[in-house]
Amino acid sequence: MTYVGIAVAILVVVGGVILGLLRGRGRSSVEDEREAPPLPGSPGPSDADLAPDGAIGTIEHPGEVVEEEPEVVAAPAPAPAPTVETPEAPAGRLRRLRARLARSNSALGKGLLALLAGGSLDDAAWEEVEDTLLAADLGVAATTELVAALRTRVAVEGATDEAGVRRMLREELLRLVDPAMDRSLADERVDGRPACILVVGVNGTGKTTTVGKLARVLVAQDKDVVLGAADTFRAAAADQLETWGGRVGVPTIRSERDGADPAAVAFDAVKAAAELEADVVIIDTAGRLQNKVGLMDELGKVKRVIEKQSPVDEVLLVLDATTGQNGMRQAEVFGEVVGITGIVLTKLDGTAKGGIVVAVQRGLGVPVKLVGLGEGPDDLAPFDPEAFVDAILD
Ligand SMILES: Nc1nc2c(ncn2[C@@H]2O[C@H](COP(=O)(O)OP(=O)(O)OP(=O)(O)O)[C@@H](O)[C@H]2O)c(=O)[nH]1
Repeated sequence: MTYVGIAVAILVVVGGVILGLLRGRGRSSVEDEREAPPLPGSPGPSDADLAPDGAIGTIEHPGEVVEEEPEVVAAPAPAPAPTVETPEAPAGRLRRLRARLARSNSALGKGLLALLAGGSLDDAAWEEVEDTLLAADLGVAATTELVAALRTRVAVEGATDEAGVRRMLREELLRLVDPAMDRSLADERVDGRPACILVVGVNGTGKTTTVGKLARVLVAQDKDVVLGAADTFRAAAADQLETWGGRVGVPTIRSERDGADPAAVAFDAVKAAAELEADVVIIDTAGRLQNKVGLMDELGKVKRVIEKQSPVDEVLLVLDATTGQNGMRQAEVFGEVVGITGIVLTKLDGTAKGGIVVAVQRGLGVPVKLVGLGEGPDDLAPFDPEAFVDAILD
């Protein structure tokens, strides 16, 4: 009995020890798996190990039937890439916009054609031709010249049919608009540095808009452009310019402070353009009244400060065509201060004063290089004398 008792006790003790050992082994292996840090370079959990929410997946036990489809969680949508617009190629823009010119200048074009093709032209008829040209802001000198040329031709060639009159008028108008003027823009790197374009004009003529549209014209020609927001007078001008630039992926150099020194901003823009190896930098300036001497002095300073590091290759004067001949005095004052090399005539879509192209070129001896024909982003066109004359005779 005693032996049997001892044997049972030994069996119980040995069995307990074995069971304890087995349990201990199992626990430590699970803990090892959970706690062991991954070795450097060792593969992390594969995608298959990841539950849809990214947590480590649960272990399936063999034999268990999993019926539920794992929940599919949509991958987060990628952040939208900033869209950079592709502007319309500048060549041919004037042809696209000719209807706008034709509409606003029908008195000049159709009116003249009707008068001239109307048969015998007496003095009263010629006076009417003259009035039509003056109303279209052609200016007194150009009007007198054109009427004299037409009178001579009608006398020599005789009254012709409408096609003949149109041809005669086209030739004479084209002569006045002067196709021989150099209308190219300084938009190519010069001597290993970016070309520099300064844009000036009184407020409201459309300077900032023109700088934005011009950036698009140049981007469409594969140029690298930098904009300088030196209009620090009008708080929103720099934002406006930055928006224009951003649409076509062009950087804008600006000051965060209203009323900052415009010359300093212009200087920084030219410097940044050089560092970025841009093709061209375009500087917008504040609209200013030509009779405010201090403000004109400041514009002169902007130009001088730029010239400390780069010549200014082009000074574009923006003129509002709807102000007609009144813009001429402004133009002269700007010319004296900064020396204009080209004119941008804006808002030609909203005026019957298309003759201002001729008046302004003659008055200043500087070519019209670009014309604004609407508020759309690509409604700025390189000026093409033939397309212009054809449009107003449409
Ligand atoms: N219809 C028409 N509107 C134009 C044209 N060009 C500019 N504008 C409009 O003219 C207004 C004035 O343009 P801005 O570019 O702000 O004028 P700004 O000369 O920079 O004015 P400041 O910054 O105050 O000096 C805007 O409403 C433009 O959309 C054009 O060719 N046709």
